[in-house]
Amino acid sequence: MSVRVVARIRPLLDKEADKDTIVRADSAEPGGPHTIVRIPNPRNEAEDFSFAFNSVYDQSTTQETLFTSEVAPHLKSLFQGFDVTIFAYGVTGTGKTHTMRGGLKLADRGVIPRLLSGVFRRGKKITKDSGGKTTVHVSLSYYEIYNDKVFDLLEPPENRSSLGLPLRAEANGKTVVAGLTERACVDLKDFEKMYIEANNNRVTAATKLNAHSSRSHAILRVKLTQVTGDMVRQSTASAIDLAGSEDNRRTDNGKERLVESAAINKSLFVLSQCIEAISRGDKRIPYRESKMTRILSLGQNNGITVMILNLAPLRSYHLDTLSSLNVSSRAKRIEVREIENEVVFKQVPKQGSHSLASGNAQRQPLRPLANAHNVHNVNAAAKDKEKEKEKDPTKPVKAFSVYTDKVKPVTASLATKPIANSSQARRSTLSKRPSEHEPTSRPSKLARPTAASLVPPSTAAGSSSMTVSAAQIEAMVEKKVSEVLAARAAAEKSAQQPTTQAQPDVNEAVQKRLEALERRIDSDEWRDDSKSDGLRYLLAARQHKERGNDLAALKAYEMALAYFPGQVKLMGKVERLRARLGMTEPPRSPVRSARKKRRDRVVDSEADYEDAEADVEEDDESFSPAVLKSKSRRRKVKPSGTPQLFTDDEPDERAQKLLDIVNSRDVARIRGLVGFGAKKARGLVDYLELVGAEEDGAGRIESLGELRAVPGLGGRAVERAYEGLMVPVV
Ligand SMILES: Nc1ncnc2c1ncn2[C@@H]1O[C@H](COP(=O)(O)OP(=O)(O)OP(=O)(O)O)[C@@H](O)[C@H]1O
Repeated sequence: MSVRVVARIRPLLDKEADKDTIVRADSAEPGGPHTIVRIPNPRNEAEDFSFAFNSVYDQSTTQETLFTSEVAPHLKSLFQGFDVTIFAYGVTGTGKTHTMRGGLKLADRGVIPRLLSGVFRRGKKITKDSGGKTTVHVSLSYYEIYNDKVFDLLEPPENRSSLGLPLRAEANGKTVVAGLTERACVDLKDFEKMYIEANNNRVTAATKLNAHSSRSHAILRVKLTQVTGDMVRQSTASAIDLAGSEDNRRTDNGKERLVESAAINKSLFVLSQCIEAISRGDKRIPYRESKMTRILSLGQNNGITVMILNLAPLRSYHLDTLSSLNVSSRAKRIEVREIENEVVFKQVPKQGSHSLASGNAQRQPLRPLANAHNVHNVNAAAKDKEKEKEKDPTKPVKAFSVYTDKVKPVTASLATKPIANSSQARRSTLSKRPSEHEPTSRPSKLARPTAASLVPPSTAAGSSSMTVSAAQIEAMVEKKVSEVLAARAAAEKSAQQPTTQAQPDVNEAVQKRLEALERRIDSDEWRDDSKSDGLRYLLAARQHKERGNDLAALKAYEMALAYFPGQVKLMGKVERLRARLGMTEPPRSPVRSARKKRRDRVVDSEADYEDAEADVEEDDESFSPAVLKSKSRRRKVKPSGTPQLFTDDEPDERAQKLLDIVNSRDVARIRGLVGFGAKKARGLVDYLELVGAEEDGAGRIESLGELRAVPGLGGRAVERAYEGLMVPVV
């Protein structure tokens, strides 16, 4: 089943004029339901572009209608064990928060409060219909991704660690937030109180385009646990209000807003790249390039996904609207596996096992079900279905399998019934974890090891360091990093309070690796990574251009411009593309804007503005060869013990040798330079290829100053490579 993509066009606001309306909902056939969005071609207003969606809601659509048509039908699936994800996507000010959260009046309530209302209502009915045998338990977690950091919205801002919460990849490949609060929620009133408080913790600010603009992506997870007897089923509804993309030529954003905006735009750009890569069938999907895409895992998570594309009907949004229509119409092609979560059985806690209150209960359980979002054991389910099929090929395969620790299959009729829960449910499954104190306990079948990896429990602990694979070490390290970061966050939170939680032992190799990783987390290497973002945008722009998608190419070039402001060639491309797209009257052309900024730099002494410019200058300097030629902008680097490297003078013999190696574009030779690993070498060659393609094959680096400016390198790297070359210095 594909992602369901629906579009919603918001009504005009008070100050907006009817004559500026350019976006319309339409039907594929006369009298049919609206499934098409029409918008004029910016190059030729007489011609319309049409984008087809699963459904299109026009300006008159009420909150009630949208919920009843797009969300309510999935409540049943949620209770059947499917995970449901609903997310709002669109440009700033198009109505995402209105759609997801809505207003306080009953009629204005958005998808989220209505969803919770539906969950409680249905839960009560199930309990009643089962004569109390089935209980339904709801718990919430709510967090935001602000400037690519994850913050718990159920905790007050003063408890936040500036580092944010770490993400952790589970063994099954799913991404979860480590150390997130999960609160039980008993009824709608309880929810509303929690939700209103949490929303006050969310970062919003007034921008020129929206008086209450969300500056973060907000993710609400509603975990449903149904328990009947010893059977437990969990499923999760995720409601996501993404921040909106912003065209900063229209926002007049100051420094803080600009930083936020860059983070928002980057994550949305990565999302669009993911959508494009999935719809093209690429093997590599760039999920990992932003936290939002890692968490959203579009196309990776099972269950049901609905994307609500919010649109403003206005001409002033023309290009942005086209861009988001392009992205979302591709999202329709994303296939999602519609697989429900498996039922597991509670186990009576054994003597000596850990209770929830103990330290171990805080850890991520080994079993996939216990606390992950959108977690399914697809392989286990598939294998079981295969086995059943082998036994009797005529027998239809069950929709899902049920396991007990006694390996007692449960009848399909019992298993398919929705099952209730209690807050103890999770505790019970948690207590099933095999632990050091419980050597005879048996892992759940869901997580049962393969025969090859089976080790007698008594020897397992002692020999673990010998049997773990590289992937397992990776997982252990990542887990440990998450734990350390979570512990650090907790320590910051409780200020002076010392951390009492003991860290579990790890072997020496893992510990060393961990320390190296921690150093890396704090080091400047991340800055280098972020610099290469600009390069990614350029690459993406080129790909779009080659495919003839000028609009997407323009967007990508504009994004790149944020990393390389003042790059004359880049600005020229943006101008030409805008002209080709018929955007004769841009609100403020990037070239003019950049020129104005440069002029302003001289005349405008306003501190904020200067600060913002200074930040921009940093990146500016680190890319543009054109800019590097301007001596006034050049960073003065005087390496100790080496001649003045970054001058316009003729390169000395050693510098020339270094440049020859670099210009050879031979990854193996470049890797031989001191301080150049495979990643840096490949990045450099990619850059040269790209610049070469942009400049009709030239793309040579002529000086160490230019080399230093390559994204991902920097002065220190060049110095080290230079110093490491075995050429006698005259
Ligand atoms: N369907 C609608 N009916 C009435 N008003 C709406 C509707 N959609 C949006 N609005 C109004 O439009 C304005 C902008 O909406 P909203 O804040 O939800 O946008 P947004 O897409 O979440 O923006 P941002 O990305 O900046 O947070 C608000 O004043 C909101 O009340």
